[in-house]
Amino acid sequence: MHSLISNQDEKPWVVQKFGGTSVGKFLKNIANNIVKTHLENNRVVLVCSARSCDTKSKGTTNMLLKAADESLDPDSKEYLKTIDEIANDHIKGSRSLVCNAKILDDLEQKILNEISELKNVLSATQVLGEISPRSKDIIIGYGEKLSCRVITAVLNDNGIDSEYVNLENIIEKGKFDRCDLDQSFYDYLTQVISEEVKKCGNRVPVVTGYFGTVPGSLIANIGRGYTDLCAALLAVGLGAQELQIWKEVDGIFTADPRKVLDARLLPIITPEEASELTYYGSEVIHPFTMEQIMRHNIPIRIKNVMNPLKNGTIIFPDIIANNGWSKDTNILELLDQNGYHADMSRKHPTAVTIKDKIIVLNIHSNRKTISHGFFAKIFAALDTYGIIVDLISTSEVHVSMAICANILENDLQNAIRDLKKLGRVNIKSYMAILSLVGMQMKNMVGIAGKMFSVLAVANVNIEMISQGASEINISCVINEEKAEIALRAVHAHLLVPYYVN
Ligand SMILES: Nc1ncnc2c1ncn2[C@@H]1O[C@H](COP(=O)(O)OP(=O)(O)O)[C@@H](O)[C@H]1O
Ligand SMILES: N[C@@H](CC(=O)OP(=O)(O)O)C(=O)O
Repeated sequence: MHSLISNQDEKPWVVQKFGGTSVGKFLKNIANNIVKTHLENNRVVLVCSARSCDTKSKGTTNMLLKAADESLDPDSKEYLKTIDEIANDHIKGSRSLVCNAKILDDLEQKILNEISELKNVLSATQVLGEISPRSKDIIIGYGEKLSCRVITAVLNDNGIDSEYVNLENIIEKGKFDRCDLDQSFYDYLTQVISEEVKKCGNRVPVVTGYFGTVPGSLIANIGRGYTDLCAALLAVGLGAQELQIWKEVDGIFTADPRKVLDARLLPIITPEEASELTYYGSEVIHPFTMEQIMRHNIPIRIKNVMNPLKNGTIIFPDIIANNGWSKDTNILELLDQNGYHADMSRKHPTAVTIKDKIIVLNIHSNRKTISHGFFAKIFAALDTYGIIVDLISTSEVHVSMAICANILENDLQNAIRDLKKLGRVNIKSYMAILSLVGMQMKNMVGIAGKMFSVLAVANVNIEMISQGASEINISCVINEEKAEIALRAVHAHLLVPYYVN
């Protein structure tokens, strides 16, 4: 449960997570309009990602992954050029942001030290001619180390007494090498990360969202966006009043606001809904974040760095609402302002989302092979090639699966070869998953029928249908070229104005 503050003199913690593009573009604003304001009523800790001055795809983490690949060519020095680009970006950024000559000098020296260490790591991978998942983790960690060095200096330069906290060695060596990532690992991380942060005393800690080499690789087991998870673990460890995820969007909308112009901002949403939306294309927050936060009932607030005074979206565990938790009047006020009853009952779905770049794999069993092992063999084949199934729909002899097209062609072809031993296989590419999400949908008779009628009227053909066991998500697979038409049609007809409750 959310911990009570025993010492009344001590302000409650707020954990603020800033993504790569936010720290790349809005650092002065973050220091002066966000951190300073929150310091009036809270103890603040920042958890930050690697810098991206333009888009995430052109950001430091991607450049580091590119350099790592380039270092595998024994005859090329291309990786050194890529690293120099990263160095120049950080030095140039620092010079435009830090005024105090001493702070700037010190920062530049630290950046150059990190860069020379990174070059040593990559020259070692070039000699070895291979990169282990562990080395790849170490390489991407430089992104967060560099960005947090810059952020700490900018905060200090703007009169906020802050301290750099590097989590790269936070996991005790050898302790988890042979274990899977399970809750005991996350509990351990929660404890060691918060202990490390508390060492900063009254200074504002600036924590690297990178937390070291995790069992079986950070990229493979947690994936990009791991900084959200780090912030969640820290919020749990500190018993924070709130975890704030700062983005360049006002919060979570009823649909992607880039695609549906009249999408509405959702003032409040449950973690279950947020998880479904995130998994099915609205990538506002890393899905593992919700799981940790939900276990401890800490609210997450999504806010906009460009619009800090707006309330944003609160991801609010149902259980708090049901128990009438009243420690934070802001939350209850927010509920009131938006016409919410404490049980958050809604008479319509919450949001609609699209996940594109989907392939549908259809396997039609040749009746002779049908047996209890049919499904087991299908999943074994997919597991061998690391293929993740997003949706599945089955009959006794037919299985349709929607999988993400973002896999290696070789892996797909090998999986198809194995699956062909079980029956006829055909694939459909250029598909998309459309998902309608809402906590109250399990009580809405006829909602699936309405969704499919809306799609029929919009002339959208449905390839496959699936409803999750949680009953808060109805999904179907459609042609990718119809995805936006379908999204707008479902939004227009099923996402009725928000305050009708
Ligand atoms: N339902 C949704 N609500 C809000 N944003 C959404 C939704 N679905 C997709 N998005 C998109 O997710 C993006 C997340 O915000 P942004 O701050 O740009 O991400 P990041 O910091 O991860 O680069 C936005 O560009 C927005 O268009
Ligand atoms: N730098 C990492 C970690 C991260 O969390 O990024 P962001 O917060 O910008 O999504 C990545 O790009 O995956």
